[in-house]
Amino acid sequence: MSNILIIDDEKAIRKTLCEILSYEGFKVTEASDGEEGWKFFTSNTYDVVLCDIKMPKMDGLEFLTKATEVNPDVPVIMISGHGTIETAVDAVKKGAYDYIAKPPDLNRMLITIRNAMDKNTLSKETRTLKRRVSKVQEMIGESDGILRIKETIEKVAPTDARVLVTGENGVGKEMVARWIHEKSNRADGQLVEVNCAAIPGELIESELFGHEKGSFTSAIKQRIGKFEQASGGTLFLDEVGDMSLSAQAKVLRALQEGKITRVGGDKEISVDVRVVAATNKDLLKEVEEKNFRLDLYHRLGVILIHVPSLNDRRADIPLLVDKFLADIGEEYGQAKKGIDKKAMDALQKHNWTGNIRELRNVVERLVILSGKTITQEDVTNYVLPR
Ligand SMILES: Nc1ncnc2c1ncn2[C@@H]1O[C@H](COP(=O)(O)OP(=O)(O)OP(=O)(O)O)[C@@H](O)[C@H]1O
Repeated sequence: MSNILIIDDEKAIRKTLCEILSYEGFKVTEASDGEEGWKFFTSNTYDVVLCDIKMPKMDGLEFLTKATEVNPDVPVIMISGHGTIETAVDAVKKGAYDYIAKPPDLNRMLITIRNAMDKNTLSKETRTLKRRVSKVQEMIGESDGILRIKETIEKVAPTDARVLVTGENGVGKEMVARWIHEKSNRADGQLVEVNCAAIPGELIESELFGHEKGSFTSAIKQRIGKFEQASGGTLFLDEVGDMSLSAQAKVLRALQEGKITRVGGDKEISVDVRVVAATNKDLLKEVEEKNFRLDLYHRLGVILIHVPSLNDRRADIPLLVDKFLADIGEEYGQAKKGIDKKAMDALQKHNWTGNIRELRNVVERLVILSGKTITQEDVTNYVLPR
């Protein structure tokens, strides 16, 4: 059900509007002045606001200015009394959706409300689509570590050099791989991702190189592998440290010769692939323990990028928190929640696991559980120390 907030100091007008709109199936909240309206507006979500211009405490224009600042998506329709038509026109210039004159013409009012709601829905949809279209999220961070990574990406992306990205779980290794692809001459091609840890050892070769029909029991159809799929683009080998030794030997050959053979096939197929690999393991230690081939390590790691964990780049924490507050607000269709300085300091000092998803979860938890602004007390109550 759509929510409408009516702000008007004239009780009779509120009553009439409320009756009609409730009859039309809207959920209606009434406020008797701008200040009360503002309280409702900041603590609930509305689809449309109807707001009188001349009111005690906070007038309609002041309400409009504040409302468009914190949540520009909610359409505000001004209700204009005698002598305030000029102000109403002015309000529309300042961002009000439209205005209706008192006494309201009911049909016109309902049409205006429905149009405003459609616009609201449309702008929400456009935003979701835009987010979907922009393939790679912005890489947030201005710490030395992140600036160095951004600089390296700029330099290596246009080359075909292989890159090995290292770092703990969830520090942003995949994001680095995506940006390398996006800024390369291969950006029009595909970025194909393979999570080597998630695929059982006996299937990884078929996954990477494809298979011919009948090459093993479940190979009912011929299937091309990720190397072929990524031809002309980039192959992202995630968790490469978990690949079996036999698959490593084949990947090495593919990298040396630029050719692959499908499982169960004998034809050599040329592939034009740039490989970016990532791991949370210490690959040289894996080499020492004979779990990883040294020659493959050298093939993969022409350029090494280490992504530091959050505790080693605390300068980025406020920027990330700010980004997450904005993202979460948008996701929930609410205004971006504020956070006071002490709370932000506490988050910056917290002992994080390094996984950025943990920070995002914490911010989401704080948005849901805290009051209007996130305080240090909220951080103490809802963020458990490690
Ligand atoms: N610098 C950043 N700015 C904004 N968001 C980030 C940044 N780095 C990582 N993220 C977000 O954090 C999450 C984890 O990032 P990503 O998947 O790239 O990490 P990863 O190291 O590849 O993780 P895993 O080890 O689990 O494969 C993603 O949702 C990503 O969008």
